[in-house]
Amino acid sequence: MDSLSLFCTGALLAGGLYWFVCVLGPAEQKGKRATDLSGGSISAEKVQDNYKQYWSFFRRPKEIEKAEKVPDFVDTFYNLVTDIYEWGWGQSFHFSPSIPGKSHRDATRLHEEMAVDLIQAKPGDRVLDVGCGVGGPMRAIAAHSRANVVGITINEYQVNRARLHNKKAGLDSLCEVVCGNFLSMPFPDNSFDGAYSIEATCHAPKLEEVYAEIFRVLKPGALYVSYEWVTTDKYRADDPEHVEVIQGIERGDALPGLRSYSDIAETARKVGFVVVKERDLAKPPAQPWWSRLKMGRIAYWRNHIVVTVLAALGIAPKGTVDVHEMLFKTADYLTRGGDSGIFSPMHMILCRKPLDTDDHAQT
Ligand SMILES: C=C(CC[C@@H](C)[C@H]1CC[C@H]2C3=CC[C@H]4[C@H](C)[C@@H](O)CC[C@]4(C)[C@H]3CC[C@]12C)C(C)C
Ligand SMILES: C[S@@+](CC[C@H](N)C(=O)[O-])C[C@H]1O[C@@H](n2cnc3c(N)ncnc32)[C@H](O)[C@@H]1O
Repeated sequence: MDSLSLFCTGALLAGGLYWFVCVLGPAEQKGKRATDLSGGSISAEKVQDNYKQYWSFFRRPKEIEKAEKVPDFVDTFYNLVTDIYEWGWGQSFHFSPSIPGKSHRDATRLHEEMAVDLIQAKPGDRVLDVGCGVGGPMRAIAAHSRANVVGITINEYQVNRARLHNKKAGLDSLCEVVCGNFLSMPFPDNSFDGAYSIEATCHAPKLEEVYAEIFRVLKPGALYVSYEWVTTDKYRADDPEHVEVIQGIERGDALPGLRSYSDIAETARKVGFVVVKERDLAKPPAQPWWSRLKMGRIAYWRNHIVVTVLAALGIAPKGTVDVHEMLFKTADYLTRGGDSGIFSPMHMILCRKPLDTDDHAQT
């Protein structure tokens, strides 16, 4: 081969590799490149150990019952997955029903805007985002409502990512991000005009604790909406396939135990909320939320190759391959949960903090 053909072949290979990793690799809403994948706040050489530690939590189920350990375990999980989520999904870490003729990005935004419309947030209101991730929903909600949104997440790496994105989007004057535990929030009583949580309270070992905290920080009369992860009325605890799917979802998503749909309103009432509305947004006529996961299968294989090559080259931390494989399997459990109808990630509940003790009209 002469030197010109050698040069052309080399250039083609380098260009192809760049295209495979950097162009095909990033998510629909670019935020992370494959070459920037990290273990969040965990140093690269400790990613694999932390992944093993994450799994050992499930091997010793007794530990899951030790509720005080859950926030640390969730924090580790988000150090491991945040970059992969951003790279392969976008800045909003949740599902939404598919909308024919609309992109995933638009469907995601509409699902987020519905939350803030339900709590009737007005410009200038102070609204709480419970478990805010890297702030995809927060930015959509602030831009849509012009309310001031304060987000809280247990994961420091997400706080930094969210602040960076807020600044880039020119929304940092409306969006604030705090690192903290939603089971004991650093906010005074009666200090928010509204609150929402999108697929986040499922990480609380006891739903009652996080609902009670949200109730405490809301002003009397304020509304709170949540999109909850639940097992539906189709779930049968004596069906081994149902159990396998639900346990698969719990293990791949750092959940201390999925709740039944029937527990949600009961818990909200227990802490003092008036339940205004409750509906599973996954039910027909909504189009499947899991179709995006199903359609992504080819991209996951490509991502797997990209991650394996980057880890072998020492560009991505070694444990990234294991984390990616775990997510790959989780996508399958989630799809099976959606297809069989035994699981929903969007059981919506809208609640109001009563104005006084006589204000207890329930629906
Ligand atoms: C609310 C939670 C997270 C929900 C979703 C945002 C994530 C659940 C499963 C994740 C993914 C699965 C497969 C990954 C794929 C193998 C990879 O190549 C690219 C990223 C994935 C698509 C990833 C993206 C985010 C999820 C869909 C839980 C944690 C409470
Ligand atoms: C699946 S993500 C959803 C993020 C965001 N709502 C979104 O839709 O993009 C769940 C979020 O809940 C946060 N979280 C879980 N447990 C928490 C806790 N005890 N305190 C604060 N945040 C927590 C995680 O850090 C993460 O940001």
